[in-house]
Amino acid sequence: MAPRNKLFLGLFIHSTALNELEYLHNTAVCVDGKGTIVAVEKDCDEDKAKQTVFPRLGWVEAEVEVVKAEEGQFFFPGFIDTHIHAPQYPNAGIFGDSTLMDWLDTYTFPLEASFSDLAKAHRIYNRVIRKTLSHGTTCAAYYATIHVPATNLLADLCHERGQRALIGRVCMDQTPPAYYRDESAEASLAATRASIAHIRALDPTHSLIRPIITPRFALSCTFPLLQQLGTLAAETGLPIQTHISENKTEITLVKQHFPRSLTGAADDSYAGVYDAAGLLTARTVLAHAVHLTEGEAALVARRGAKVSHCPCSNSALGSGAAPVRRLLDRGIGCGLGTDVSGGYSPSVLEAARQAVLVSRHVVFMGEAGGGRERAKLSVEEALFLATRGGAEVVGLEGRVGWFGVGMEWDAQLVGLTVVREDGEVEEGDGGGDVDVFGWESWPDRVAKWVYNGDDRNTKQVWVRGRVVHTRK
Ligand SMILES: O=c1[nH]c(=O)c2nc[nH]c2[nH]1
Ligand SMILES: [Zn+2]
Repeated sequence: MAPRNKLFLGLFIHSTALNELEYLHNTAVCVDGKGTIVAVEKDCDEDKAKQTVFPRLGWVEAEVEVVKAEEGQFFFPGFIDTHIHAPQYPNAGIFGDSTLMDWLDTYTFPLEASFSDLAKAHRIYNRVIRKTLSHGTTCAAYYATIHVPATNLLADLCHERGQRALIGRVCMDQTPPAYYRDESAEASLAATRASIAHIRALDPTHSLIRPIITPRFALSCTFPLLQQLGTLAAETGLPIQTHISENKTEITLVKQHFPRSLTGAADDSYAGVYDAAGLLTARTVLAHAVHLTEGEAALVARRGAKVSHCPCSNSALGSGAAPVRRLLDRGIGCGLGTDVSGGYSPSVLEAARQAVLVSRHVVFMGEAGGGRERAKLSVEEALFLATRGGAEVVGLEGRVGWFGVGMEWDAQLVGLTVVREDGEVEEGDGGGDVDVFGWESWPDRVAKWVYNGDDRNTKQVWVRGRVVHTRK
């Protein structure tokens, strides 16, 4: 059956600027069969849409599916997870008191190495996609493992289930550890090319899935491999994802492993290593950036590289608190990452909540004035990072992240619990911790959602107009 045109009615909330949410009440959004928004009509109910908008679009009423946001519900752009390790999902919540380097050795590398088993990969990847969709993640920048078959399978499953994704085969050609790495820089490059070829064949126009070049982090790659991946990125125009300045020990080791005499960089900074290898580009997603120096932040800004802020992971692994305001003030595009399983939760809403809370721990005497208070992120800003900011980070700013004509319908229907006069709630409410009594403003309700919401509030999810999750 051909995909149908859809009419969405009710309240739409989206970001119009970093610190600004727009509330479009009584609005109609028309989405064509390809999943593109073709009309946004304010002050419009179903009758008016049928009488005035459908004729303009050449739509036949009987062929249009109507979806309404009921009382306590609103449409919100789908979340964009700019940094998540799909194979690490079984370890979500398991990290003990480890920090980055021993966490990798103890928990992460053994699990990732086991993805040579394709049946295991199928089971876990299927679950990750289902789980993230159920939390409203319509787009994810995934790290897979070093294995080409399992990486390709992740791409296949995202495509089949309809989740927008960037899929990266993880490149790592030097210890640690000996049992889980590419045999050589050449082997790493060849395997990466094979995975890119598979994804290109799967989705030639990148309508949903695209490859992303993924040097794990500086320490897991030889400098020749970093350089070859930089060259590959320049040749192909593909995006790049990697980690940077997450943990102080890691930074010290990077300085030791990549002296200026090796890289030819102007200094021995972490960002300088990537820059010397041609990996710091406007299409680069840098996860963490917790401890960047001022000079590094300026370099990242000059190159137009973006940052994935992963507050859950930074707290769990004790990495530190990223100074997001400082990055934003420099004009660096930022989004949110769950960083499962350094991060304990697959929910971008949880990442938004933690971004707000962690910002309150950031001691930052702002260069632009205002002192420490400026470090605080608002609920509105965290939601911008979770949607529009994330879209910019993964290079999809012209396609998703907010509701406008020409944008694609990647969206979630959020439902809050409406408490009746008698203190009860309607049968079939679906539960959840966000109780609304009726006197709250809509900004209050959104704040309640950010602080207390979870997947019980995610009623339905669409990617490119296709339903990809319905809460039972
Ligand atoms: O949060 C992280 N997760 C990882 O898997 C990883 N590998 C290197 N550095 C890393 N940081
Ligand atoms: Zn990570």
